[in-house]
Amino acid sequence: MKIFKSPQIREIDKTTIEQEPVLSINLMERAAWQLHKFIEEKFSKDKPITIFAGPGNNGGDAVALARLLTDNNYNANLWLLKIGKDRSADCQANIKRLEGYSNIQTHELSDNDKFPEIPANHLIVEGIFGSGLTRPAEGWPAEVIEFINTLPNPVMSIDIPSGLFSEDNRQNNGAIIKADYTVSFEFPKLAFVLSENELYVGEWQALSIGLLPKTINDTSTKYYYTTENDLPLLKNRTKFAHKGHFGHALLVAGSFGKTGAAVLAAKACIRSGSGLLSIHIPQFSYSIMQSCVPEAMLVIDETEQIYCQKDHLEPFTVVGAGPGIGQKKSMREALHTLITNTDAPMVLDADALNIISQNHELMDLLPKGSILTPHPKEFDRLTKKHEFHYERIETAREMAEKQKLIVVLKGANTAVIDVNGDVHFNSTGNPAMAKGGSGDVLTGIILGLLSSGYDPIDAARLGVFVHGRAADLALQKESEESLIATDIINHLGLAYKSIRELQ
Ligand SMILES: NC(=O)C1=CN([C@@H]2O[C@H](COP(=O)(O)OP(=O)(O)OC[C@H]3O[C@@H](n4cnc5c(N)ncnc54)[C@H](O)[C@@H]3O)[C@@H](O)[C@H]2O)[C@@H](O)CC1
Ligand SMILES: Nc1ncnc2c1ncn2[C@@H]1O[C@H](COP(=O)(O)OP(=O)(O)O)[C@@H](O)[C@H]1O
Ligand SMILES: [K+]
Repeated sequence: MKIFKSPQIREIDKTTIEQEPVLSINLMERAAWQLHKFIEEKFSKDKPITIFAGPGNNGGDAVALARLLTDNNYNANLWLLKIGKDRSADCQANIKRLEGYSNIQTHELSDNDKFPEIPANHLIVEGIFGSGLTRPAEGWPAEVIEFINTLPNPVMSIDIPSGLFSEDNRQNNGAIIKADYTVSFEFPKLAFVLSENELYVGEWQALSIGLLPKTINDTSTKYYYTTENDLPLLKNRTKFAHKGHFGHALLVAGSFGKTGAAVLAAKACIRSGSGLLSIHIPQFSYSIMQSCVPEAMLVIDETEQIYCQKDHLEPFTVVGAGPGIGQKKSMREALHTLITNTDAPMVLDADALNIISQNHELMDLLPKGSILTPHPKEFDRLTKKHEFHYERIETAREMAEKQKLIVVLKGANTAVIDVNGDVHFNSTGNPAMAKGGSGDVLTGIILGLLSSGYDPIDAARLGVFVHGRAADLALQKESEESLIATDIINHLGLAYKSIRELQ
């Protein structure tokens, strides 16, 4: 699914209006209809609803919604906010359509008025500002926003929380609605998938209002939201397939005290399609690895506790390195040699990334198409400190394009950034994954997919999706507290199956 910037959405609206053709007020009616359906699915008819409508088309959606709700026997209270001189034509037309609706309680609210008392059992729906926000919300509109934010009521925002810009909020010091639900149209906004906006956006959905598919296709973007409909196809094995068809992965992972990272990454790798897996381990962990991952072969280092011996890379088709390797000096040198001698795309995580951040020349030596999987702190170590995820994504895009690397910026809505700068935000996963070990599992999954023949970008996008899907499936049995990285591995089979069933 594409994520567009506001001016692009306005263009797509305009083209739909001209070419479908559909009157703009009817497009607004479709939007209001979707909002109404969302409310109907979530709240029963005895839920009273207080609606705030601003001056633009966001307000128009709100007014139209009040009418549809009333038609469907909801009890709607509508507050028309007096902001600026005029209301948009479609907003005015919808206010006019309320004539004769004696059962909608409609009130005007302006600067000098006292704020209304809103009983705690009401749902508040706010359509104060939408994507037409031109500057941070200040003055009286900001007071209305702050007033709503002080109330205990659940709040649903139309299209976007009022006061929030659709993309870049770095300079936004105005008031912003803290919504519980945000119901947007056709596409999510970039702001929804950025961690700094979590407090405002709440649970969001993007519902279709029938914008023209051809126009959507023809409009290019750098941002995508990956749902199960947008995934690369899973490969099927042929009848006479043998293990040699699915690559031989080398995994460099683990050190004294961090063998678990190697076990997790290795298990995830062999559960993600790799034909053969060899794990390069320090001597002490020989029996641990042999018993925990009997399917894998072991390359045993001459050193007791860490990785520091050069690998003979001939047999390996892909190389993954980093989980739990530590950062000792001799280890750094071994990693340097590994990177210098590897031609195929690598998967690099955790300590491998920390070592690269201290030895920046390694960056230029990485094979093109390699996949880096930093969490935000690791990424900031590699680059610079970022206050906003918006900015971090931009830096990651520059890095991916310049170095021809794939950057997997982990977190909720992990961003997978392609060598051309395209950003694919992931839609699966949950906060129960915020625990040590989850990242090691992801490294293994991506390595396994890469080994079995997927292009690096497909391996990364699919890997991130399946990792989150497996955790979502595991959470059906576990709780946010109890879910552990091993549960993610144990649900990989079901996760792959659930994707294959839809393809
Ligand atoms: N495809 C879509 O996404 C559709 C969008 N529609 C709705 O249309 C909205 C966009 O409508 P508009 O372009 O009219 O914009 P808005 O409704 O967001 O508001 C624009 C109005 O607010 C004023 N304003 C902006 N920032 C302000 C500030 N900080 N302080 C005071 N006043 C401010 C502007 O001067 C203008 O009068 C969307 O958010 C959505 O709700 C739907 O009606 C139909 C289809
Ligand atoms: N709140 C969250 N929602 C969705 N996914 C999450 C969340 N927190 C963490 N994750 C996922 O869990 C993994 C954690 O990786 P990482 O931070 O490297 O942890 P570790 O190295 O301890 O395993 C990442 O894939 C990340 O996307
Ligand atoms: K809004």
